[in-house]
Amino acid sequence: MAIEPPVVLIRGKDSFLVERFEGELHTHKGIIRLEELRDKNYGDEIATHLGVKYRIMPFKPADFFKHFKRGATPIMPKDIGAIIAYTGLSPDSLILDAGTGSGMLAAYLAYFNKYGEVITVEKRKDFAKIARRNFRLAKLKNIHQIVGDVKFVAEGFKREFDLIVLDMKDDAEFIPAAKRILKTSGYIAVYNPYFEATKRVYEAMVREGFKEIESFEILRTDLEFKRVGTRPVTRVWHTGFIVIGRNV
Ligand SMILES: C[S@@+](CC[C@H](N)C(=O)[O-])C[C@H]1O[C@@H](n2cnc3c(N)ncnc32)[C@H](O)[C@@H]1O
Repeated sequence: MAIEPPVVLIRGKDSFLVERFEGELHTHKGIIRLEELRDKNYGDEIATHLGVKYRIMPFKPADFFKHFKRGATPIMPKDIGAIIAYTGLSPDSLILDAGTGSGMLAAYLAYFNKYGEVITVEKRKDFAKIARRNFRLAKLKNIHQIVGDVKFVAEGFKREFDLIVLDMKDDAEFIPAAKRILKTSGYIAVYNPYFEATKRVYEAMVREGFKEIESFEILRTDLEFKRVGTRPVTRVWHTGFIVIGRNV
């Protein structure tokens, strides 16, 4: 089967995103003429002018985090995984995501929500533009982007969302509005890097009558395997806290 862009070229831990099969890609192991990709298949190799080979792979969701352009700091896959698992996301959901940032969370949610839709709201035009580019790269068609402040945008929404995810400032203030537009049995998941803000979100959820509220952090430990032994190499453990509540 003929391949089409985007693809990733992988060698060991190195990987390069190729968005067009034209021009040259300069790697630290030599130059790749990208026109050559037109005659290749997935799984084939392509060589630099120094003879170093890279394997050609399709661009998959696991590549989003490495290759999406970044504006605002994106949420990490470990935290996205927890949000998906603990809210029991089903693939025909209507999801509200605020703020969009780089679009990382929105993209993963859209990918696992194949028959549903993600409405993502971002107040900064420049970040929304970066996210739009990322959604195009990932060929995700079930994301609807709105540029604006979610506090005002949400006034136009009805009670219809299966899931609301918040990764933005003033998240606690938005909890009452979120409750109003969340379906019965719908979930809210809030991501925040700070203890104080997370506590405010938790308390706001209690006040609004959310049930089964859980607040936690997911820690990832990367391992380094060496001849002398194996040890953790993660330098920064903390990313953010997640608070999840159910509209019962
Ligand atoms: C940390 S980033 C979100 C990252 C995003 N979850 C991702 O995975 O790429 C926070 C974003 O929220 C946006 N934001 C903050 N307050 C907002 C509001 N009231 N309405 C819409 N967007 C808002 C910021 O401009 C910023 O882009």
